[in-house]
Amino acid sequence: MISVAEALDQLFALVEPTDIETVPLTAACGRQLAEPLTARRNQPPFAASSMDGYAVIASEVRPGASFRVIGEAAAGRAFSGSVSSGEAVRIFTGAPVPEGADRVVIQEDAERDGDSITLGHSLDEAFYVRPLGGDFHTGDELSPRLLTPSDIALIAAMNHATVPVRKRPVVAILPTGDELVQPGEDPGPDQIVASNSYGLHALLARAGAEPRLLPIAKDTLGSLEAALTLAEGADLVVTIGGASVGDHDLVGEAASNLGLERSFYKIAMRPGKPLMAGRLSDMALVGLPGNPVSAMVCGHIFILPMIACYLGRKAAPAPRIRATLTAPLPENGPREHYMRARRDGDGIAAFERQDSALLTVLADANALLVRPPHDPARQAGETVEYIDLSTGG
Ligand SMILES: Nc1nc2c(c(=O)[nH]1)N[C@H]1C(S)=C(S)[C@@H](COP(=O)(O)OP(=O)(O)OC[C@H]3O[C@@H](n4cnc5c(N)ncnc54)[C@H](O)[C@@H]3O)O[C@H]1N2
Ligand code: MOO
Repeated sequence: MISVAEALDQLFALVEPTDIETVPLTAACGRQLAEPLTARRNQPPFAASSMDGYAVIASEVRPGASFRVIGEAAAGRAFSGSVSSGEAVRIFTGAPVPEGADRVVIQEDAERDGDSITLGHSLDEAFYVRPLGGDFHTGDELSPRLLTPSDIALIAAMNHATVPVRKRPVVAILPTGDELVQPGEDPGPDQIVASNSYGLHALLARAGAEPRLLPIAKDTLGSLEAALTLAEGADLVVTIGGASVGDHDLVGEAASNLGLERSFYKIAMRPGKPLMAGRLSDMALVGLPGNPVSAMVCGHIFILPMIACYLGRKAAPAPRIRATLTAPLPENGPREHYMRARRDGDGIAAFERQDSALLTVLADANALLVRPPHDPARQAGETVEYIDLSTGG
């Protein structure tokens, strides 16, 4: 059995970043920006008023001072003249502050009478001028990242209508097992509902991949080989189940019959021991164990870092964070253990029940507490490492 770190290295070796494509802004959220994007203008492109009021010379502002109003500036309609001593320009939020003026007195602080204003006795001290380029300057860069709604607003303001993004890696998900039916169907007494295929679909979609759920394959070589053929054209095929040593665990054999060049089989990890990987024609193949939690944990530990690589990001394991144990842990065995855990504030505690079939426990967990092989028993108060389950992308 190889270690988790060795397995990850071999998985990364199977990945080539996807091509770059250009998409409109409205289709760019959740996509991986492929190259640094440069601002095409300053924002704001001029010194702008942040309030409705009067633009004046700051050094002339004092309680009771009067000014002559010589014009108006609104958003999209600048005042073309300049402000001299004793003068004011009526100004609205977002308008360019006219030449000569360097402060906006809010209208609540001024009394208007025809063409003149008189300031009140207690004045707001703020200047209410947003400086030119106060948000960003021409040439400022947005670095490659998975784009959020906030990024989209920023890219639009930088004056880009389209965005270069990585193509979503296509991931075929192949659930296998005679016992499985689809959610919503009517399972027989010895059947169960396929679950982790849907969990993985969600995990992959959130991470910027394009998951494609294949029909459930039966535990026969014929059915498995036919289903694997359906995956053709994908960047990655992820099989679920049939990976262990039982008589009906045939995924490895079916993939070998189709020409799988195996990278490894079995890792020193819990859950996830019977993980398998290799290259199948132009695709990478990862065979996940069928236990619902094992498949999902392997999704976080192996598949998400692979997706990041497909998207052109650095090959790196899931980031680990430190927290303080709030409950003791027993000694760990020979496999690296990813315990379902709950982190609250700085503290973390593993759930009592760690069976890899318990989806309720996984749904309650927001962290995987990582135990190195042969880690001794730990007491409350000790520092441990965990992987955050809530981000995943
Ligand atoms: N004698 C041994 N038995 C087992 C070993 C071992 O080393 N020696 N390893 C155990 C470990 S660890 C795991 S993990 C499982 C992995 O088994 P498989 O990958 O072959 O998975 P299956 O047997 O097909 O299924 C296991 C379990 O998961 C359920 N399942 C499968 N697919 C799904 C799905 N898409 N959604 C929900 N549930 C699924 C399946 O019904 C089984 O209950 O092997 C141990 N055995
Ligand atoms: O590896 Mo199995 O995944 O321990 O349940």
